Amino acid sequence: MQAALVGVTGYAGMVLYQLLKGHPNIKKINIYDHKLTAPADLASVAPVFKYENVQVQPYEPSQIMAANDVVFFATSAGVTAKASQPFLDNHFPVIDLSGDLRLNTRDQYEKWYHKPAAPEKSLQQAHYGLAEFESVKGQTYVANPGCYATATLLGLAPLVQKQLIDVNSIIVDAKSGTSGAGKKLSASTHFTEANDNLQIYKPNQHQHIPEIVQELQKWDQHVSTIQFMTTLIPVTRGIMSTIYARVNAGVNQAQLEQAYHHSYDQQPFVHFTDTELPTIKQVVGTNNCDIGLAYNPETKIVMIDSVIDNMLKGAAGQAVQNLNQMFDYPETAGLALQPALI
Ligand SMILES: NC(=O)C1=CN([C@@H]2O[C@H](COP(=O)(O)OP(=O)(O)OC[C@H]3O[C@@H](n4cnc5c(N)ncnc54)[C@H](OP(=O)(O)O)[C@@H]3O)[C@@H](O)[C@H]2O)C=CC1
Ligand SMILES: CC(=O)N[C@@H](CCC(=O)OP(=O)(O)O)C(=O)O
Repeated sequence: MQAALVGVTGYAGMVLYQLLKGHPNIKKINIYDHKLTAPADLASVAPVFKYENVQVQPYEPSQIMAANDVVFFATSAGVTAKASQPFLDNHFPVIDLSGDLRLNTRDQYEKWYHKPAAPEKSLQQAHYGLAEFESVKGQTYVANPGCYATATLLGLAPLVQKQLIDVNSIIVDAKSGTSGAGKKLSASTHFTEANDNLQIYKPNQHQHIPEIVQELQKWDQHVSTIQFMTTLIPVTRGIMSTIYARVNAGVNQAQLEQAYHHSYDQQPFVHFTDTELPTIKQVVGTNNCDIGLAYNPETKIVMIDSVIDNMLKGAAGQAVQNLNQMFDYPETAGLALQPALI
């Protein structure tokens, strides 16, 4: 197949381009850039790829659809809200890494993203692609989940689906490396602020809150909201979502562990590590989500530690996993990755 990529100049787009180059079912990657008016060398738009002899084309939806079998958008919030319609109208396969079509209603998007939403019709045509629980086989528009949402939902799924916790007691303390903020410099991601520091940001205002709640409600309609905090930590890649919830009466540690084994033992990318609590470093460089737990029988609180690489399982890796589901390729195609270890 031929795959189109929009957003190669961004962090997620760069990582995605590297994954697509190693994908056994992709014969050619065609790159499109919104700033070009004529073809240009990739090195001129993304100097990190200076050794690649590849041309980038100006962004033009009709040409993308004529020359490709699928398009990936690794673009800033607000881009596909405007750009998705011609692809949807033509039932052309799209994998969208942004949050623009993840939420079901325009109101929710505008409230949390502070931008104009995609048309209602487009939101209804998009399919949320949390790969382990929402197969996108046969879908044409995939809204790839957010990074924090992925780590948090995978951490919570067995507990919520099997009704092991009080769903209105959920508290999430999530931490991310600076690459999650994208390539644009800001006061908080500036080296002097980010290094040797921890910064809580977007308290009770993070745009992944409605995304997580929307998905949890599919599993248990009693979920009303969650308490969710995000902290910027001085690492480049990685997310740790630390989740706390009160277990339901009569639930014990063995039942909690069994629920995770049941959900994930057959999954190639999600590993339940029991009471061994995973670290960010063990997943960075892979499409894995490692999950461990610690249950306190005194307080009846379970703590879940869910870690991912925000650029891979949280973005480009899950996008490739969704491509594999969409086109019926092996789930792990192009994703045989190893952690850096040190
Ligand atoms: N970084 C992460 O860990 C994760 C990111 N995401 C989401 O993925 C998307 C990309 O993220 P990230 O790579 O970090 O962001 P970056 O800011 O690093 O990159 C954004 C990309 O979008 C392009 N772009 C901006 N405006 C337009 C436009 N009008 N038309 C077409 N392309 C445009 C930029 O091109 P140029 O610079 O040339 O203008 C750049 O290639 C975002 O929506 C983000 O929220 C999702 C999960 C995790
Ligand atoms: C560290 C950091 O700033 N991370 C970003 C990650 C979210 C993101 O990528 O946004 P969407 O997936 O919703 O588009 C943030 O917290 O906003």
